[in-house]
This record gives sequence, structure tokens and C-alpha cells, in this order.
Amino acid sequence: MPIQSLNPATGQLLRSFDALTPEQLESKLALAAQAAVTYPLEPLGQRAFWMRRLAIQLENDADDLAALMTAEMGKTLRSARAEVLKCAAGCRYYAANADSFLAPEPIESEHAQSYVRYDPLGVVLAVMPWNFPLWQVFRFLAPALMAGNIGLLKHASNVPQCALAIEALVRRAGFPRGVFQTLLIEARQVEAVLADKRVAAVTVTGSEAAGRAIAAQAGWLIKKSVLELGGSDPFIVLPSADLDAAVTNAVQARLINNGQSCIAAKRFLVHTAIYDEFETRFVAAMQATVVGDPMRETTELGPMAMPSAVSALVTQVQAAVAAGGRLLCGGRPGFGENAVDTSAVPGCFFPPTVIAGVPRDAAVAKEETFGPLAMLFRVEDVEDAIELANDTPFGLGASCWTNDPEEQERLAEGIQAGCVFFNAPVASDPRLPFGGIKHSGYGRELSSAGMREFLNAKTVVVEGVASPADQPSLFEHPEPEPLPAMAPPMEPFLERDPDLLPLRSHSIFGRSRGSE
Ligand SMILES: O=CCCC(=O)O
Repeated sequence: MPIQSLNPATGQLLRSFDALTPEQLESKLALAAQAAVTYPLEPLGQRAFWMRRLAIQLENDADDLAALMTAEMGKTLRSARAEVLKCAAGCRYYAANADSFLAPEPIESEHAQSYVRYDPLGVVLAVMPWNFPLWQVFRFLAPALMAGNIGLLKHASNVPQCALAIEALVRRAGFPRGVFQTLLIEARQVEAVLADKRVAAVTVTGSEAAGRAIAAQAGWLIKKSVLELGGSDPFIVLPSADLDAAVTNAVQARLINNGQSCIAAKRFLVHTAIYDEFETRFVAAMQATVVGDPMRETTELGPMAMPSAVSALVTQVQAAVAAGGRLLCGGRPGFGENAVDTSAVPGCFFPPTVIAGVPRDAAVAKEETFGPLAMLFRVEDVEDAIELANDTPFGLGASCWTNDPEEQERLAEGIQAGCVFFNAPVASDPRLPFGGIKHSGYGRELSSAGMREFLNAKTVVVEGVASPADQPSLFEHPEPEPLPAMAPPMEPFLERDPDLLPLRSHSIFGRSRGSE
């Protein structure tokens, strides 16, 4: 895929980039390796200070960053703004909690002293997808940088300007050179980067195919990998549920991010006692969705990120109908009935689509559907729901709607997934571990679990000296004064490093708002 921004709502080519030459790539790897030696020596309080400045930058630039994401991959502006603020919250969370996550853990043994300390692994390659162009990266970046690791980002080829913006934000926040760099490289160059001995580990969020290939190489190289791959999450509705809430949330859980989220609800498993009513109300609510220009505040469903995403949906609809499914709404590329702006490119739009009655053993019933395509299934009871929920290669999340505590306990135990949410849609949260099992991947992101994936839990045993309580605290460096919420520009950092330029002068946003 060429490295280029192409607005999927208009078809307009925004910018193209050349991939790094081998020489350029080498100098970035050398810089990362150098940073891996010096950056972990920065006191944790200093790292937290930079991380909070990064949060402030995100908050201050939220509108520009949101517009950039919407232009590059079509998510609605409203959701893009929320995504930027979620990144800021992630930065603040790790700035506040890294000291406790990284604190040495004393362990009682027959030795005078024994404890575990958590040391960074070094340079971590992050291969990231386009669907949440900022959040997917910050979910890795915030814990990694707080832990003293170094980040190299290979972002999806269709969001290069977001990738460059993230690097610029990190630099402008004051983090030293080389701590986080974007590599504008093609997919085929990833193998060489991962093989480089200066790279210690890799994290991949993306397709099963990409995860499989990279993890196979990482395994052979004996490098740590974390995989966050696809999902075919069930949304289970049982008779004790509040049906109004279930229907409203079912629509949102399917259409989140234009339907392009690994944790979007994809298969709707509804108890036979309430099935007919749910189907009628769900289809009506899906049809009422406002489709169109993602820059409009009122739009609820924007375009797919690229034409191939539309073709994949067309193929899946055809397979579902051929297998015996009933098409209840949507199903053909275009805006559907509720478009607000038909001047956009119909090629990348796909309307809310519902199919019922697909046989459970049809291949398409077990696949991930990455767009606004929902499949409805009738289930007899909680055991039937669990069996069908688990009948896919994936195991990412599940959203279950029931107010019966026994059913909740049985579902929490029986569902094969990295998380189960009751009476709420599945969502990631910096405080909670996030990740999957089966073909959805392995390892966890977020919370202390996510930070520890790229740490060396080093056992230390000492005979005949002081106890761990007497060891110097990791947080001994005096905490810098927190900045006010609306921070002035970062002049002190500009003076300290002449390469550190204000975000707009990196040409990330083209013309600034003031010049329009
Ligand atoms: O595509 C996966 C969802 C990412 C998230 O919400 O953290």
C-alpha cells in the first residue's frame, strides 16, 4: 500500500509520502538505541512531567487532531474529538500511576533480602492500525514511555499524518530525542526492523494475518510480542434485560467508529422470548442512523476508511444471504436512506445493515465483520448463548444484557473472551486490562498488566544487607510543578532543544486555522 492520506469521504488525495530509505531508517534505529541507554536514567518524576505535558498538548490541539483523523480515515469528528481526549486521559493515568506499577516488590524468602524490580526492555516496535489512529498508539505509548521504554511506530499506511503528528506531540511535550519516532515505512520493511538487534520487542494491533506473521518472526527471534487482533464479539440479550437500553446500546455498539472497531458488537444473540421485539426495534433504530459527511456534528455513521473495506462487506452480505440469511435493511454500498450529504463519495459509504437467520455453521457467521453489518441469532437459553458466543475463532469481548445475577455469573465464567461487560457495551479503559484470547491475540494492554508486558521482572536476591524498605525510592526525584490545564506554549523546551518545533510548523495540519 502506498503511504498516503486519502480522504475516504471525498476521494481527495491529501498527501503522499516516500518510504524511508535504508539510510534514513538506520539513523532512526541508531537514535532509538542511543535513547534506550539514556532515557531510562531520567527520573520517573521527570517522565511523568513530560507525560502530563503531552496530555495538555492533546487537550489543547484536540480540534486539529480530530479533524486530521476524520480527514485521513473518515471517523466522525465527534468521535475523533473524544478519541483525542481519551489519549490525554491515558497519559494522565500512567503519569499518576507509574510509580506504583514500577515500584520494586519485596518478597519474603530465606534470604536477607529478595525482591522484584521492573526494568524496561528497550526499543519496542509498535505496528498499529488505522481505525483509532491516535488511541491505538497512545494505548502503547503512555505506559511504554513511563516505563522507560523507547517507541518506534509503524503506523498504517493510510494515516501517515496522524503518525507524524504523534511524534511531533511527543517531542513538543519535551521528551528527549529518539524516545518516540514514527517510521514511515512499508509493510515489507517491518521484517528488517524487527530483526534488528537494537529492537527488543514488538506490539501489534491489527489483522489476524499481520499478527500471525509478525508474531511468528518475533517467536523465531525470541523477542517478546503482544498481539491485539480481531474480534467477532457477541452481544447477548436475555429476557431480564432492559430492552430499551439493550436496543439503544446494540446500535451504538455495532456502529461505533463507523463499525470499524475490534470490540464492536458483531453478532447479536437474542433469547427467543424477546427476539421478535428486539429484531423489529433494532432494525428500525439502525435504519434511523444519520449517514454522511463525517465532519458534520450530526452525522452518526461516516464512510468506511477505504474502498476495500466496502468490498469486504459486500462479499460478506452476499455470503450471508447465499447461506440463507434474511436481509432486513441496508446491504448495498451507498448512503442508505438517511444521508445528510450525498456530495461525498458513495464508493466508501455502506449503510447500517442487518441480516437475520444466517445458519450458525456458515463460515460468514464466525468471521469478523468490520463495518456496519449486524447479524442476528435466536438463542434458547443462557447455555445456548454461551455455546454460540464461543463458536468463533476469536475471543476478544462480550456484552451481555441480563439483570439475573446467576446468569451473569454463568456468562462471566463460560464466555471465552478477554472481557465480559454486563448491561454495558465493551469499551477499553486505561484502568482495566484490555486484550483477547484465541485468535484475538495474547498479552494485555492498559492498566498495570499492559505496562508490565514490556518490562523485565528482574528477581534480586541479596544476602546480609538492608531491607528493600531502605532502598532509594524510584520516585525520589522532586515532582515538577503540574502545569495549569491550559498551558502556554512550551518555550523552555524550545530553548533546550532547537529541533523542537511547535506542532503546526511541522506542516502536519497544512494551513493553520487562522490562515484559512
Ligand atoms: O479496535 C479496537 C478497539 C480499541 C479500543 O477501543 O481500545
